[in-house]
Amino acid sequence: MEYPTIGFLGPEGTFSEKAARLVTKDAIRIPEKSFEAALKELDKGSIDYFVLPIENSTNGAVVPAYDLLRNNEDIWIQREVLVPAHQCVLGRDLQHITAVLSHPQVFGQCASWLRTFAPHAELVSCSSTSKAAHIVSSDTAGTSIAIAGELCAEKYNIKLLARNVEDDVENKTRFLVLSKRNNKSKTLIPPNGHPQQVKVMLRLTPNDPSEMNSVLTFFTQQSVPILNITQRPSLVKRWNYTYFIECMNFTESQALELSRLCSNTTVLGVYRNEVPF
Ligand SMILES: O=C(O)C(=O)C[C@]1(C(=O)O)C=C[C@@H](O)C=C1
Repeated sequence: MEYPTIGFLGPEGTFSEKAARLVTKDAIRIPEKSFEAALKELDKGSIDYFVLPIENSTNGAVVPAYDLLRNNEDIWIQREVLVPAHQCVLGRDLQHITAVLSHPQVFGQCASWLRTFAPHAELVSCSSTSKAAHIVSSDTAGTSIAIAGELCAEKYNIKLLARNVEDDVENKTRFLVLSKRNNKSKTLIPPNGHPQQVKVMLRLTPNDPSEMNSVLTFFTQQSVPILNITQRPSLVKRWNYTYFIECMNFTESQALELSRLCSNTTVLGVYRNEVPF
């Protein structure tokens, strides 16, 4: 039996790797830095799926991930994966911190610890938590620390100075497992997922603000639960937006009706809900 191959971005030891290995232990590392480069691998067919961090429970939306969903017509969301993001402090010591390195998403997850233990340190954004650990592991001055997952201590031979520095002990990052649009046949979840558990991600780019009023009225009239709405500039024209709506129990016929209210409506995926209400 041919097993689907799943790719994750960046160096070893990231939370993206953790997410991919929750789906299959044989996940493939894509050494690239950009989501677009990873999608090229999906397009070439060297991977069947790619895990994309979309939202953190403390720090909110991963904006570059939504920009990827905005600009691509050939992707399908197969499922979502929730990964506990327990953040650790790695480095030489906590006495002389001048710089804190991590993925930008992490600073918002550890705001309280940073205010207390590194209030004057420079926050340095890296392409991943593992990259941050790799850089700090060669800091001979010992004045920088990295915030990353525990695995990075061993992977990059760096001292673990503190565990669970995230503000919320239940801190989690939600990942989407993307495939090419025509790859729906390899759906990772049973298509007959129980209706209460099935989530739908919609992408809408209204031509006129009044279209969004009609869309929201439609959701109310149809009693469709909206879980979240994220907006990004549409790049079609200034001050025009693309909206991403995640909702539950949304049917094909409702999607058809919605596209009559807003012509730029696309279903980006139908997947089992993994977020506890
Ligand atoms: O840098 C990593 O470890 C990643 O997997 C990326 C990422 C992110 O993009 O949000 C994923 C989970 C964590 O919230 C921190 C960073």
